[in-house]
Amino acid sequence: MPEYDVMIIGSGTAGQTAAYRLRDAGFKIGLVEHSPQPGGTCALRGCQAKKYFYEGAETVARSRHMENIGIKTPAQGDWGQLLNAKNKFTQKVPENTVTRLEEKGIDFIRGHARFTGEKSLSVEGTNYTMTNAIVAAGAAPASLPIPGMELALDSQSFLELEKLPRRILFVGGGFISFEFAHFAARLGPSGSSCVILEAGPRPLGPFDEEMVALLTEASAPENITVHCQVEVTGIEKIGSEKMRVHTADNGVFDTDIVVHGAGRSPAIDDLDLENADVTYSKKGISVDRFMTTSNPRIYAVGDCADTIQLARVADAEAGAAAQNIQKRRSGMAASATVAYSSVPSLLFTYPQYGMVGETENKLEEKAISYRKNQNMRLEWPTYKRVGLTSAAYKILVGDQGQILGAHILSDNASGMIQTFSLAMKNNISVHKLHEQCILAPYPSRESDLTYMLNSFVPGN
Ligand SMILES: Cc1cc2nc3c(=O)[nH]c(=O)nc-3n(C[C@H](O)[C@H](O)[C@H](O)COP(=O)(O)OP(=O)(O)OC[C@H]3O[C@@H](n4cnc5c(N)ncnc54)[C@H](O)[C@@H]3O)c2cc1C
Ligand SMILES: NC(=O)c1ccc[n+]([C@@H]2O[C@H](COP(=O)([O-])OP(=O)(O)OC[C@H]3O[C@@H](n4cnc5c(N)ncnc54)[C@H](O)[C@@H]3O)[C@@H](O)[C@H]2O)c1
Repeated sequence: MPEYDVMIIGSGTAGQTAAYRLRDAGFKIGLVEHSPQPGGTCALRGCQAKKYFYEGAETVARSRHMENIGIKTPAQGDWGQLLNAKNKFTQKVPENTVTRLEEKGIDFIRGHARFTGEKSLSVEGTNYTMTNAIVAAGAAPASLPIPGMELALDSQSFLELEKLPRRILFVGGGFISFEFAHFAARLGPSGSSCVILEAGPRPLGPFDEEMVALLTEASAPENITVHCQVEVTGIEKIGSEKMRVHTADNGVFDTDIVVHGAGRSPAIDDLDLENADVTYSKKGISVDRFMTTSNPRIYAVGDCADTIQLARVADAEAGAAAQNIQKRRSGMAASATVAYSSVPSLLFTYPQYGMVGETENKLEEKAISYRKNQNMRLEWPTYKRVGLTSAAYKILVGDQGQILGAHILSDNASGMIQTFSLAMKNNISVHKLHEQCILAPYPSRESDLTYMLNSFVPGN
């Protein structure tokens, strides 16, 4: 029976990160992948793939905003060209993934992995034993009990469309729907419209309510309409090219395509986790802060763990699990953890919305006292120059000057929010951050951070 120090399930970003780290530390690694296209969600059908469309959409949006303030003819997107560019990148991913793993001396095992015991698993009839295992099986679109849901495209199929139709309806008002609607508004045929149907009282639940309201408002002129507290009861095909969506309040929405944007569930149903004594819930495999499952030899990382579904979180978790396995081999206690509270989230809309830390509602719920500085309609030269009328920020600071949360609606919010994330992770107070931001390259989005912090610092 083949034997490994560590068996890893999944060749996505989490599985690969763990495999490389542990191989470098001298472990014998088997990495199992059941998809004929190894490489995982981020590269093939997630962050990296969608970024091609984001870059196009941002260029179009920016040039449209600048029409009459220096740009004569706004840019026009070409979905087909962006699709080709994306495909050129994604086509190489599966082969490159396997080649790189094998060049490192990692055994790449094709097939579906299932646990057969606490220290064993089987792949297509072959049994393997291992000292440790890392489950990095990812997530898949949540299955929704809506009649006709099989007619909806998932995010992967959306990113493979040859061309965009004029009308798109998204079920769910989260990351995917907002980002894709913003791409379609800039890259779709003229007169395009997007409808987002959200079950909850508001879209983008984990983000700040007021900031989301502003993003929703900024989306309206792009023909992106959001309806909340909607229960989708059925989807049907009308003729060969149209779809009709029914809602519980007798609403009817006609559209060209329906897209699933209603969440992704951990892909753990067919792993036979019970055989390995690994506990889990609908939210994913239960892990402690060292990424250990209920079986101390088995770790879970990335989208299949009940933590946060983001690519770099997956990598950080994989890195922590790899370090803790090394410690275990040396007879030392686990110590590597992930600093979840300073993980930034970014919506690739235009403008982008970046946040880190708490929202104002959460602070109130937790009865944590805070001071805030906010401006919900920035009219700084930065934004006048690019014709952006919907830029905003909200900074939340605790009694000791510690940053509790930051929310930025802007172009390049990604860069700005990372500054706040670093400050939070390294316990840099608002005063120190203010001092450092004064020295940021000027004038830039980053040097504007000083203005966001001024009111927290006496004498400003
Ligand atoms: C459209 C979209 C856009 C996104 N954009 C962003 C973004 O901008 N920024 C960001 O941070 N995150 C983004 N994400 C999330 C990000 O892609 C994921 O958090 C990340 O890819 C998770 O990586 P992972 O390694 O955990 O899982 P995956 O990459 O999904 O890898 C899991 C692998 O395990 C394999 N597998 C599963 N079960 C088995 C089994 N039993 N046997 C063998 N193999 C198995 C699967 O085939 C898959 O290859 C996006 C996601 C989507 C869908
Ligand atoms: N920029 C990024 O970092 C990025 C981009 C895309 C995806 N992602 C990751 O992928 C995950 C999945 O994205 P997502 O957009 O599918 O999920 P999401 O969790 O962001 O949003 C899903 C939304 O759908 C709603 N919903 C659930 N069931 C519904 C129903 N039956 N009808 C109507 N609404 C319903 C939920 O209330 C929620 O608001 C995200 O949580 C995120 O972690 C990240």
